[in-house]
Amino acid sequence: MASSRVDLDGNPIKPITICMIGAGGFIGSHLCEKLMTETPHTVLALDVYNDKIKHLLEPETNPWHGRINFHRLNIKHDSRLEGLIKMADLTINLAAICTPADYNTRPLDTIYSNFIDALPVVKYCSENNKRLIHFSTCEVYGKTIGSFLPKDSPLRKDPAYYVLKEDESPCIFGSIEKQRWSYACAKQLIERLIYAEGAENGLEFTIVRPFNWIGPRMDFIPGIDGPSEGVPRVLACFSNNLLRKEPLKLVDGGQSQRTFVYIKDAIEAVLLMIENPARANGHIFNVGNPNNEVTVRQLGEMMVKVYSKVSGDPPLENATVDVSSKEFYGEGYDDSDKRIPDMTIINRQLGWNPKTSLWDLLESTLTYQHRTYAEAIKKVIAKPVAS
Ligand SMILES: NC(=O)c1ccc[n+]([C@@H]2O[C@H](COP(=O)([O-])OP(=O)(O)OC[C@H]3O[C@@H](n4cnc5c(N)ncnc54)[C@H](O)[C@@H]3O)[C@@H](O)[C@H]2O)c1
Ligand SMILES: O=c1ccn([C@@H]2O[C@H](COP(=O)(O)OP(=O)(O)O[C@H]3OC[C@@H](O)[C@H](O)[C@H]3O)[C@@H](O)[C@H]2O)c(=O)[nH]1
Repeated sequence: MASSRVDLDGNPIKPITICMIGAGGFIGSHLCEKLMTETPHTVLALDVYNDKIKHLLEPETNPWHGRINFHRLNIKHDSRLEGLIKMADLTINLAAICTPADYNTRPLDTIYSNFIDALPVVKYCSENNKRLIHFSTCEVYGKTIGSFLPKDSPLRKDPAYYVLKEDESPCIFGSIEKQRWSYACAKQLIERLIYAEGAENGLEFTIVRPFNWIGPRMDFIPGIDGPSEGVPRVLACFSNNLLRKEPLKLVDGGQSQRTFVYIKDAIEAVLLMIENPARANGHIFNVGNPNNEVTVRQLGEMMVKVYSKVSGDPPLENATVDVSSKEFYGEGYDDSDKRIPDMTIINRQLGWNPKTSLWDLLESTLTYQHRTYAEAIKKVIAKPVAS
């Protein structure tokens, strides 16, 4: 089975070793799962945490035992990094601070994590002639051109003013005081550096720009498997509200628009990049689902309905509440208005298309959230508060 797999050009796929940095995170855990269950490849899994991939590391009776090895290390300061990159055929860098609540409150950590800490990875790949797949973000596009048009301009309806294209769209960020953009700016600079390493030194690279990938194991539920005061990304924020039967908080009215793609669809795209280097090298790929666009308010309303279906509880009355971004995220927050990925390049190079509708992906994800967290939340809520 695994040994007879072929690439998009009909050539047999040879087993390779992948150095995956940030393998213990949301995307990393799904990618490791896919690689273990459907391919013959070996993974050197690097991260400071491994909770989300524990089920792959143990027990020793797993059929893939020996093909995934966890190395607990912080890439900021660990001399083992270069050796591990040298041992592998391909490096995938997922490590990052990537929750918006951090961008304006911990801008230095955000910039160091997304730019400075990624530098040695690029350097070691370039010096040792190793292929690199680097995870960037759709946030490098920033705001759409259309957002600067008058509210009633008919041009706002013209895709030329909002669809985001890898090789054409500009990167539009807010002023420096809007520290929200520290993340996007650091990601943009590391993209430019990788691109330049390719142009000047022949680095074989692929850059991935994920557009709001969501699914099980994303971030944490505050007070259960993450800090009580922590603010994860919107899927986990809204899941937390639903589990606790609290209203969902809509930042600045929930008018921003996003396209959400199911993690399992997106991982298919990454596997195609891994196994088709000739088609993926030198490219930047948008990976998202342009058909799943909603405002954040619509997302919240849909999650209320889906959660009621999967939990069997009636939907909350007064299910949402508006909060200002200053109250929710603090000074320096700003937002991307709209994010629709152009799919031309990934379609042409890899023939990839997302499949799962927003309703279906929310149904499977909220079923997971309910099964994983509902009991734990009940216990926390039942505990008397110490006086
Ligand atoms: N999930 C999305 O929709 C999305 C969207 C755009 C971009 N991305 C990018 O994809 C990548 C992965 O995102 P994710 O959603 O899986 O996030 P995540 O936070 O779940 O995963 C990141 C992992 O990197 C690890 N890490 C961070 N710094 C490290 C260090 N110094 N040394 C070792 N490990 C370190 C973390 O412990 C974590 O497990 C990030 O680069 C992110 O910017 C994700
Ligand atoms: O409780 C909440 C949380 C979030 N939101 C809003 O929901 C929208 C989405 O917020 P998320 O936290 O998921 O993050 P964003 O889509 O803004 O950015 C993400 O984009 C791609 C990646 O690079 C990162 O994972 C992250 O920067 C924002 O408009 C935010 O203001 C709420 O209205 N309520």
